[in-house]
Amino acid sequence: MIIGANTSKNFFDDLDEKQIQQCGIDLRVWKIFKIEGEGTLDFSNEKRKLPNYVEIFNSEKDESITLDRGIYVVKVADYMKIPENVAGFAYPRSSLLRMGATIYSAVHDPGYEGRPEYLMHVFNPIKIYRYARIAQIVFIECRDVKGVYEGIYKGK
Ligand SMILES: O=c1ccn([C@H]2C[C@H](O)[C@@H](COP(=O)(O)OP(=O)(O)OP(=O)(O)O)O2)c(=O)[nH]1
Repeated sequence: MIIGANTSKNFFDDLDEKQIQQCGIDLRVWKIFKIEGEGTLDFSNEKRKLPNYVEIFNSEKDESITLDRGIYVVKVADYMKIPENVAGFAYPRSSLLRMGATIYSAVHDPGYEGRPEYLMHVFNPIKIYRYARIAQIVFIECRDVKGVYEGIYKGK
């Protein structure tokens, strides 16, 4: 069952009331990066190497940015702490989709804490203002969880 926003808002520190939706939490843009170079992915993660991220926008310093068609990595501004029996699933806001852009997200594991990064695909130029709400995350209770997330993205 989805954990309602009146509970999941407690997985974050200082949310703005506007971010608290009916059953999810809207997530804000913090930084936007262009991807430079290629990544490397294998089975064991031994050879895993992320490409370079070139920061092109920072909500702490910049007012807005117009993104041309292409792909970007977006770092979320909101720090979350996911309980050990909960997983998170993030989706683009429908307004973002209506503007011809989307985000792609993976699973947010039980026990994860940090500011997630999403792949943003812009099909139609879009102007993003500082701390724009681009995604909504919903949390689902998990049974029979096999441990908690302790990987390299924890706490970042
Ligand atoms: O789109 C997403 C989805 C999740 N996360 C965060 C929460 C999640 O718990 C953590 C790790 O995600 P995942 O398990 O998919 O990472 P991985 O590529 O499998 O690396 P690892 O080997 O560290 O698990 O990253 C993101 O930053 N972006």
